[in-house]
Amino acid sequence: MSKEIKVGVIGCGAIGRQHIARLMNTIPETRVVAVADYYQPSAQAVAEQYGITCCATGEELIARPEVEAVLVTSADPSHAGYVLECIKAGKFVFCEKPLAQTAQECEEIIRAEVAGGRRLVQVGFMRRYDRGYAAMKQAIESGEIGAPLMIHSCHRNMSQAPGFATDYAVTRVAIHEIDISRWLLDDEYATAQVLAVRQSKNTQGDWLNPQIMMLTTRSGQRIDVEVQTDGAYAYDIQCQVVGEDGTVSLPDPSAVVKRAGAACSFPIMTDWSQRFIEAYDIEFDAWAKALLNGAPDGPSAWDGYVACVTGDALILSRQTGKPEAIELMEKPSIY
Ligand SMILES: NC(=O)c1ccc[n+]([C@@H]2O[C@H](COP(=O)([O-])OP(=O)(O)OC[C@H]3O[C@@H](n4cnc5c(N)ncnc54)[C@H](O)[C@@H]3O)[C@@H](O)[C@H]2O)c1
Ligand SMILES: O[C@H]1[C@H](O)[C@@H](O)[C@H](O)[C@@H](O)[C@H]1O
Repeated sequence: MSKEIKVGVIGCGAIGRQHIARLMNTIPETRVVAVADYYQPSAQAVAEQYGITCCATGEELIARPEVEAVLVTSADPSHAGYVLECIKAGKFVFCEKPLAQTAQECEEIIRAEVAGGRRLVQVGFMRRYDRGYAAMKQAIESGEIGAPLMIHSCHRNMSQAPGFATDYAVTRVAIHEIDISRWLLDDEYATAQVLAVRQSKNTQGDWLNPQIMMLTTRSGQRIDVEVQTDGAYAYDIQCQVVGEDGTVSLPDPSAVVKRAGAACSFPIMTDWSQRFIEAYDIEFDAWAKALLNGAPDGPSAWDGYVACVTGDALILSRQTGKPEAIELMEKPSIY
């Protein structure tokens, strides 16, 4: 690995372009050297902007000898295939969430990574790098709030990209709460259930909105997640951990507090890219430093797998109307 990690990026859409700018301008240890996108004009535009290589396919990008690490920011269904290809080529790969579409695909990725004997994969669960969540975890681990009993959380969005569907409330949206809650509680899930709730008139398409998702952990804690996929008043992420001696709550990002017209207010952000901008910077800074030390140490293929198993159980529960058990394979020792 060179001192400046040469990264190839597959997927030059919304987050791909933001991460490319981040890897080029904000993270000193990384440089993007090649891009690919199955919509060629998108990749070409980015390649021209930065004067870098435009590859015809993701596979070609992975195979290029100068590419030392790959960032996958293409559409969800393509993630697993590219990650497997990177493992086959022995290259580090950072994959935006979700790691795969199904738990079976994640198992295949885990088997391939374990066969190589070392970690290559990191999954883009960036909330673990958000200063607010990190401070909550510290407070929980200090023991100050006693044993955590439950989490109340909500994930409210103003809009979603065209083609949205009910299941995506789990696989694209609540997947962040699935990951961050087990990280905060340091426990695995036992059951998952989706509860029906009165539907919002602001829903912008033919899908269920809102949904309430319930999870239990092996030690009996309960997590409730209110998911508004669209039509909410802002992009608002909330999380409160209730312990036996106290609570900790996710702070809002800092903003000027205005007192005027007999009211006190502060603005709330409207989309994920602004709300978690600092978390993404910290996430990639940590990723680059870890690679230079030999291996990624952030969210792993195991974490991507648990998120998919949990997501599958939530989606099944919406059909069966009852809590579904979450059963995991044995955790390999490299995780
Ligand atoms: N961590 C986060 O908070 C976060 C935020 C946004 C998006 N994401 C994830 O990032 C990914 C991209 O999201 P986005 O909002 O940028 O979507 P997008 O639609 O704006 O961009 C996706 C890009 O990938 C390209 N693409 C699709 N399939 C491809 C394939 N098989 N091979 C190569 N290129 C392909 C598309 O042409 C498009 O340019 C998604 O998986 C999404 O879940 C994560
Ligand atoms: O892909 C995005 C992203 O994962 C955001 O973090 C989430 O809040 C959005 O709902 C989702 O569409």
